[in-house]
Amino acid sequence: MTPAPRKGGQGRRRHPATRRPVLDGARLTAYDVLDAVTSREAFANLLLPQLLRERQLDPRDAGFATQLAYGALRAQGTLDAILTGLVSRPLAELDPRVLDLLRLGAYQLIDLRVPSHAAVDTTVDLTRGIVGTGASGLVNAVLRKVAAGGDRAAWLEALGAEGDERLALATDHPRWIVDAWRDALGGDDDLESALLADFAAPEVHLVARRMDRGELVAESGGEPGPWSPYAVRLGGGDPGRLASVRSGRAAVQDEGSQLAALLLLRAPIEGRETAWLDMCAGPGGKAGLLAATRPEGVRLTAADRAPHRAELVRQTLGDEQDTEVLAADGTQPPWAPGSFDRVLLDAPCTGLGALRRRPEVRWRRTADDVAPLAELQTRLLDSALRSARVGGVVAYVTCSPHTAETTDVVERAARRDDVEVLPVAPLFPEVPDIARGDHGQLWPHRHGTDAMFMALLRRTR
Ligand SMILES: C[S@@+](CC[C@H](N)C(=O)[O-])C[C@H]1O[C@@H](n2cnc3c(N)ncnc32)[C@H](O)[C@@H]1O
Repeated sequence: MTPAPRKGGQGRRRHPATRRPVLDGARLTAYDVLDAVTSREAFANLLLPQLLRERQLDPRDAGFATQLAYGALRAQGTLDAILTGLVSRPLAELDPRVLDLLRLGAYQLIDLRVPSHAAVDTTVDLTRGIVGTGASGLVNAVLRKVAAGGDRAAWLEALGAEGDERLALATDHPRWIVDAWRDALGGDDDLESALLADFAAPEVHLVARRMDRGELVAESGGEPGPWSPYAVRLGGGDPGRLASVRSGRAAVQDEGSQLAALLLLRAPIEGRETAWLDMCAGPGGKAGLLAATRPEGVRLTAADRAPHRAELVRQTLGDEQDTEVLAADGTQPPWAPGSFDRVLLDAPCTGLGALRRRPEVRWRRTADDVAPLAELQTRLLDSALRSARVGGVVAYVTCSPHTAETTDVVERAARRDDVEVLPVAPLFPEVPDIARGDHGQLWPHRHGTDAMFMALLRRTR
């Protein structure tokens, strides 16, 4: 005879406090991304795809996990402004895991309008499973207050922020970036559009490096990019599945980065050319395009200070003939002055031009990061100009529109008596609104690319 099941469930009953709840896959994955960003400075755009692959979430859950992780990271400033008024201690004194859980729950309430019982209960379950029962009471109480305050618009009203403060909270940027964007745009005209463009998930752009672009369009199902003759824009899907990407004939590369490499290619120059330099080349995106498009007989030297980045360039360049990869500091180069006809300086920078794909960077970077980078950029540009021969050109590029990293650096270099600045816009007649004075500036809201800055300088003597 089979024993009757015990009343109240099977087997030994466990105390509810020690029971590990079944955690929601999408929300747990989003939490794990927030936690890795907070505790070990992980990059969400690198970690999330890896977690989605490992955990094999179905497409709906993967989409929700992405929306949650990216959204909560991006909205951190607004979420923290709300939470600050609801928690009795300074947020910095909370267990960082609890703070991330509060952000995750609050984001669902104010931006996604997830029904409050679902947002609160699932976050409380997560808290119990991750931190313990003790913390779940606090999370429950605070999130109920967030829910009672309404959506983001209602919360912005309640916070009473005005002017730039409100713009910053409404568009999920720290104040100093709002100021920097206004400065770079030269006014308020499309400041809000520029800031809002950092909300959009960027399209994936491919570069047809060693193949015909039409072939890549056919293989990927994408559309030809509007500006770079090598670009294909993908509506969706995983580019890693494409045979041409796996073989290195094509690669993922923002169309703005392609234009930066094209600037070097298109720069007018006199005399025979034999040698080009990519001075800060890692991981090799632009070097890969330069190697594939340079005229025959031109040797490409690609350098990066970090040996592991130089190794990535080696992998990118693969079996390209007449290339050389060096682990070298561009400020103290091993090559002789005047060695190169064309020099690309894609300088290390704050990366503020790629906020769409790196949602956490706006909160990780601070205004204090800019000055040391500008100082390094100035030294690198000086060295790049010394590396170019008389009549040769230097393309100075940053993935940041910040004035201190862009026009200010070029202005300092242009004070040298052996340098002239060349206008960029005439080299890109097909790209509207690219001119920033003599220089070039791409913007997500205008061009659908990262906010790349480009300047061109010539050694005159
Ligand atoms: C913006 S990234 C370059 C991206 C690259 N051009 C591409 O398209 O893939 C800047 C690079 O500069 C390198 N770097 C930083 N300081 C440097 C220095 N003093 N000399 C040479 N490279 C440096 C960094 O390691 C980093 O790989």
